[in-house]
Amino acid sequence: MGSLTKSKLPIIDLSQEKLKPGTGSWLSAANDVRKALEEYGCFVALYNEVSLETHDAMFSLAKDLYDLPMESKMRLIKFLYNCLPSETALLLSKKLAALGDMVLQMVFENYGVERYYDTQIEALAYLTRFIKYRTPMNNEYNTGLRPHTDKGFLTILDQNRVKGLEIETKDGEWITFDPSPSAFVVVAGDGLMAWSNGRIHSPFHQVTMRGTEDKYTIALFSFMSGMVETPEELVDNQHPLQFKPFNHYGYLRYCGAEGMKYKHPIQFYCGV
Ligand SMILES: O=C(O)CCC(=O)C(=O)O
Ligand SMILES: [Fe+2]
Repeated sequence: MGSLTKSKLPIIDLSQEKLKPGTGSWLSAANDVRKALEEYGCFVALYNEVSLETHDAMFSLAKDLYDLPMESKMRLIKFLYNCLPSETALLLSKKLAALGDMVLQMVFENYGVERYYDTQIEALAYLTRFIKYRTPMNNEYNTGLRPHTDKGFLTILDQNRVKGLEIETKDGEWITFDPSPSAFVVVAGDGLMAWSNGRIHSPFHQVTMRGTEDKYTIALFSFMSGMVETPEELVDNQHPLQFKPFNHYGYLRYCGAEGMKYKHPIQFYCGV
């Protein structure tokens, strides 16, 4: 496994007021997005649509939820499921989903396959999750997350100020992400990689807990309800089809079972 590096992830400003589809700044950002996803499989999006208040309120909600005693936590979770999550959670999820939609619109347009965008975006399901990583106790090594690729389409990560997320480059180096509010990490999953006929990279990433502060993440995952299919425009003699059309939820089920054995389960599930 490679070493940690001081390299940085690409940073792309997607703050809304400047960006309108068809304008020069949109086209140039779309090009940067596509290049970053092809080269790194991820990038840091600067996105000021999520206010600092919403960001802070969401992390204090996440912390409150995790800090409750187990019995009240279970009751509260039941309450949240029954009554829709708090307004803050809903607002943040909507803003992050809008960011995800915009990134995908840029990708589809940049590959010249925008005619598929509307139907694909309608079939896209988003799921928001709070994640807490404890600081390791004396005899623990790492309470983070082991290296993995995301199995969904696109993931957007919002983090408190605690470092820990590391992303592997194609050369096997691990880049650490230094979180800040209004900087969101956009990560391509296996679904998007397969859709793009292997052009987009689905990077290995992990969470390593080193310091003395707990880390909280709000993750927005997305999945295609139905089939993931490479557009015919992305297949030619130079780029033969790499993945057969597959059912995305079927792939998730496979990854939770037999696919766990493999480093790249997508190859075994639907590789040509
Ligand atoms: O918490 C993080 O920074 C990463 C989370 C992640 O990669 C995942 O849940 O798939
Ligand atoms: Fe992940």
